[in-house]
Amino acid sequence: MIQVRGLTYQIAGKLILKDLTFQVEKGEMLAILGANGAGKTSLMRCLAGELQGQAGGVYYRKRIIKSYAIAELAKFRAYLHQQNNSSMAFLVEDIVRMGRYQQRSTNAEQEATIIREAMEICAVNHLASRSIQALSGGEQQRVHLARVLAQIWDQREAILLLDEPIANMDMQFQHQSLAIAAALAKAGFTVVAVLHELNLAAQYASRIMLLKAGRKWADGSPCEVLTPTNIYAVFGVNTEVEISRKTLVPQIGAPAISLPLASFNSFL
Ligand SMILES: Nc1ncnc2c1ncn2[C@@H]1O[C@H](COP(=O)(O)OP(=O)(O)OP(=O)(O)O)[C@@H](O)[C@H]1O
Repeated sequence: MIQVRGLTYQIAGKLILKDLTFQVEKGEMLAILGANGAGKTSLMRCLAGELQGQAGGVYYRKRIIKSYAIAELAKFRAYLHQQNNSSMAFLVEDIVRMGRYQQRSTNAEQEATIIREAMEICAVNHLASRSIQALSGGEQQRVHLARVLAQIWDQREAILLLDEPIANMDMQFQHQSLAIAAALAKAGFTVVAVLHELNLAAQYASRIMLLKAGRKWADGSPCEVLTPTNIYAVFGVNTEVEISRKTLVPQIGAPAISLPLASFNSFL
């Protein structure tokens, strides 16, 4: 569904993504993990067609992404940005409806059902007539997730790109949102999500890619990728990893962190 071939992206003379090649198949949920500044958002923006690399490219259904018109792309590719602007006092329902802007049908009843279902699944239906600005950070994030789900809710083989979709959410909604993403992948969507929570990625993603300084460091199943060696190489922390006997999913223990004590001289 998505093919990335030799993608290289640089900005302001700095190489951000280096010769990335991979593909994501329909039905997969790929989690992209890496340290701050590794290039995850830049990669997502390339995957979404917002940024073009200087070499290589991104292909959807074997067609280079830049050959798609925006309206055509919006029909089957939804992208939740890392940060969503809530500087205007729109109502929650209007924000979710904005997801339908490019492809709303003339069937008003069907459109209303899509908006309602997207709000229900993200548990924001009770907030429908509230201003987005009057919501908590996690609630706002659920509203924006509902907006991108509404965009492709009537598609069967859409691409869903989620950049840190659960960063502000509480534990229940983190799990619920990733369970929705995993269920959509199982139903035929192609899902790519940038995450920082290794254990949640292990639990919900079918595949994990580690990025290190713009390069692909590891790519495979959660068990193959989330090893202490890879985690140390990418995040610089020592962890213990156990494979759960119940779920066969790797569980990453809390890392042992040593503080740079010399910097705390005035406190010690
Ligand atoms: N417009 C820009 N001009 C210069 N450098 C940029 C620009 N955009 C991004 N970068 C740099 O590119 C690198 C990768 O940024 P990116 O946002 O892709 O990282 P990330 O892996 O998503 O990080 P995080 O986990 O902190 O969100 C960073 O070092 C960042 O400072």
